[in-house]
Amino acid sequence: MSGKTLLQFGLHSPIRDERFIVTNRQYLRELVYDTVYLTKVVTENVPKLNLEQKKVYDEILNSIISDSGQLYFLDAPGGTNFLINLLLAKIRSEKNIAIAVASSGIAATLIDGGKTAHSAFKIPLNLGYSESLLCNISKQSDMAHVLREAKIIIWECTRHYG
Ligand SMILES: Nc1ncnc2c1ncn2[C@@H]1O[C@H](COP(=O)(O)OP(=O)(O)OP(=O)(O)O)[C@@H](O)[C@H]1O
Repeated sequence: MSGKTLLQFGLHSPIRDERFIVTNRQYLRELVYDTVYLTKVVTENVPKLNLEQKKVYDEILNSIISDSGQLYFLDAPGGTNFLINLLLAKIRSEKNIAIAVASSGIAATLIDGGKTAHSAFKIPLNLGYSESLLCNISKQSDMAHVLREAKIIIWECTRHYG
């Protein structure tokens, strides 16, 4: 009104957080999954988990529910990616953010919705020469918001044989 702000009339300004909810494309991209399909994937595949996989699956989901901020290192041949993809499906089926990254592009194709860690976290490419080894993500950026909202970050480190 008259080019003046609400505050100048002694009124409170509305609190708008739509910048992140509506225009944060990185945030929206992480929530674009078909939850009906993912729920079906979870329902069909959880019963297939073997005892060890189920133990890890439950442990990680419980740590997410209790918000205990745990770090897990999974190293078992034959079944890790199956388990990881099921965890991703479970979290995304509940409209939560699960970030999946890998050290290489090839490894990123093994996990659903996977990206390279360099691209997701804006890790400097010239690590050997760079004076600052910090990721290029500012606190106020869209990606920082996505990271804060994420329930889990999975980093696939494929082993190289030979
Ligand atoms: N509980 C399960 N029920 C049905 N199929 C499974 C189960 N666990 C693993 N698989 C299948 O076994 C194969 C190997 O599993 P996966 O790719 O997860 O192994 P990995 O440990 O990630 O890989 P690698 O064998 O290279 O270490 C895949 O085809 C996967 O679908």
